[in-house]
Amino acid sequence: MLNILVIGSNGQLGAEIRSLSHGYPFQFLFTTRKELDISSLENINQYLNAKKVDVIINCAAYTAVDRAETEEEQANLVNHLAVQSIAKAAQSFDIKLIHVSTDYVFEGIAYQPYLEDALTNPKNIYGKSKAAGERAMCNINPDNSLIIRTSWVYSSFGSNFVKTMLKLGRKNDQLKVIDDQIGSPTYARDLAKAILDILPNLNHTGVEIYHYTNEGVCTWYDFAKSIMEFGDIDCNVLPQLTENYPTPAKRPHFSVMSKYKIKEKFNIEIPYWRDALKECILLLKNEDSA
Ligand SMILES: NC(=O)C1=CN([C@@H]2O[C@H](COP(=O)(O)OP(=O)(O)OC[C@H]3O[C@@H](n4cnc5c(N)ncnc54)[C@H](OP(=O)(O)O)[C@@H]3O)[C@@H](O)[C@H]2O)C=CC1
Ligand SMILES: Cc1cn([C@H]2C[C@H](O)[C@@H](COP(=O)(O)OP(=O)(O)O[C@H]3O[C@@H](C)C(=O)[C@@H](O)[C@H]3O)O2)c(=O)[nH]c1=O
Repeated sequence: MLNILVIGSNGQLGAEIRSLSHGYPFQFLFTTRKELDISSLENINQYLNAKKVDVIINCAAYTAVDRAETEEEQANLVNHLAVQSIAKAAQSFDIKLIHVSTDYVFEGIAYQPYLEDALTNPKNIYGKSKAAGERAMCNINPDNSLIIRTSWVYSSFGSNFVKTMLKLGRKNDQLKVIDDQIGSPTYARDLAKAILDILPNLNHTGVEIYHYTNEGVCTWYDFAKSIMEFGDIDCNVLPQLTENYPTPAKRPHFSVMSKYKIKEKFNIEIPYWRDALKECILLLKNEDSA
């Protein structure tokens, strides 16, 4: 039976993997920052010396996009240097590594979905730190390893845009939301399932990059409108230009990513973003009324 170590298991993706784990014939080890702080190679090596691990799924990251603009060192430590350490450890212990990255590695000036080998050129510190993590992992190149880029992730666990909009929508009559940044939302549960479904089938040398988001595209404004619709919230969402909604970090205007590679290689079907969103909000409503 495969022994799978899920690092960062208190985050959105990590928590979804944990909640799906019972349906899979694998042995799981889940660590939070308390059990395994990835900011030191020594911690990682010590942990891997003590446990038998076949696959690492790295769900840990520094994800505070605006805060990263003033905490560059911290973002770089977790999203770049720690990934380098995990990749080195994966190579020396002969472990498959599944690492997760982001659409924010792209500049966002494309006019068609980004392919996996498209040039990266991040606009903000978070994106730069994630791109540096990707490069470090590719340089070390542990066998049977994946980088899965995803985008606009939400879940019933943790904090995210969906929960923020539900909260703000219940408190305000109207909200201004950016309508000139285009991307694809991703329900962390769908991504978690895809990762668990494909991991027994990894059989290649070095690192491969794949993209996974829910199907379809939208703006943050469209996303917010759908959140109000499925949340039964009477809040007027007003479209807003990026230039009229200043934030510390710049974000790409277009970060839609092509998913044909992962669909064809692993023969998976990906849910449409509105169907996935409806499912997550239904779960949140049931939790509220429980
Ligand atoms: N959220 C999003 O919209 C998107 C996320 N991604 C990527 O997907 C992956 C999963 O993201 P998501 O689940 O949303 O992230 P979350 O922010 O929900 O969770 C990240 C987890 O990483 C943990 N962590 C941070 N630093 C360390 C450390 N030094 N050692 C151990 N654990 C640490 C955090 O622990 P603690 O709670 O203690 O801080 C937290 O539990 C990440 O790689 C992210 O970059 C990609 C695209 C979109
Ligand atoms: C709260 C709010 C945000 N916005 C805008 C700001 C921003 O452009 C967009 C999303 O804002 P957020 O700060 O919630 O999301 P952000 O932190 O940019 O989300 C990103 O997180 C990282 C981790 C990723 O990897 C990305 O894929 C992406 O999901 O919505 C509004 O227009 N109105 C609002 O009321």
